[in-house]
Amino acid sequence: MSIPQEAVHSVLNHVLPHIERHLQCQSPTSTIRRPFILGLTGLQGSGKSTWTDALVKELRQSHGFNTIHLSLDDLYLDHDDLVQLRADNPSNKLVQTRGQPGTHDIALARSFFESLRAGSEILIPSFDKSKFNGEGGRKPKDTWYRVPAGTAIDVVVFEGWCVGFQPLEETAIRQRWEEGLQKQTALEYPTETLKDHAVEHLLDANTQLRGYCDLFMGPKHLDFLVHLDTDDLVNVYRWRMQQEHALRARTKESMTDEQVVQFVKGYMPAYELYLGQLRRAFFGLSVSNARNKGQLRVVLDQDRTVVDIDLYK
Ligand SMILES: Nc1ncnc2c1ncn2[C@@H]1O[C@H](COP(=O)(O)OP(=O)(O)OP(=O)(O)O)[C@@H](O)[C@H]1O
Repeated sequence: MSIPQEAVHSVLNHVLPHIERHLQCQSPTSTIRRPFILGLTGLQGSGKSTWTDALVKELRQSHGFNTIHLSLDDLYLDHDDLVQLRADNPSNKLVQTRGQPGTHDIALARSFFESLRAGSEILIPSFDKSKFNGEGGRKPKDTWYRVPAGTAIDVVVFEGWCVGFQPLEETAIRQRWEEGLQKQTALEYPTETLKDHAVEHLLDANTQLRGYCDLFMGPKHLDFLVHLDTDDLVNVYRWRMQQEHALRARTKESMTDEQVVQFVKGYMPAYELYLGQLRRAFFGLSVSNARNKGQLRVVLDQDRTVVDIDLYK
């Protein structure tokens, strides 16, 4: 499945002036330039990888930008550490599988983003979700993509499901959780799930998210953010089911609808807590040079067709 070219162009038309301005401000004589960091966030199964491929191809081929990409998924803890994390926290449902803030390797993230700034050799980590019966594990380091030291990278597309989420104050999390206790959970496609978790576990994930934002994922680190969103959160369940049904038709190995609901439900608490702020604005006025940064909300329908593109000003 590919993204229609006109949708890719519509998005890039908003991003390109920012990239050009950014690159003009970098010293032409220096081989060490800070690349433009284009964040791409989106709901589970919204098409982040597919959009990343399309954007990278267009940036390279039509605009000549030396572009690399990293997925937050490639920063997961290695398998042994994921196993240890869940063994150390048996009652915390949020860390029983990879996914939530806290299940990524902060040291690995730091070394990747530092290598971008330093102009040293860049090693792009790679995680194989199929290893260990689907629990996932890191690919051997000697298979990672390497960018030689001194290479001038123009653009990095950094994609991940919780890129763009920003931590909340503890009181806000407690309040949302308490409100959640009063809410009914829809049986088929639940979108009110906070009460399924201990508030301490939600707070732990929030603390982890704060660390991510401080280090590599917050507004000061990104230059532009594209957000793949939908007006109906139930579409996240539908998208994943479509994907699994297509997989079943091809390979006979896929999740059942019930497994899809359990899988997607694991991401719901973060959507419930953090999507509101992301939809209001990612780059707040507290960020220096916020006016040079930009945010787009790309609204998808249940077939992932783009129905709207909103530019935040
Ligand atoms: N615009 C689109 N129209 C229809 N199908 C699409 C579109 N974009 C992606 N898909 C299909 O949706 C599925 C999920 O896409 P993709 O893997 O890119 O999403 P993702 O957001 O990266 O997923 P995940 O959250 O699981 O990492 C794939 O089967 C892909 O082919």
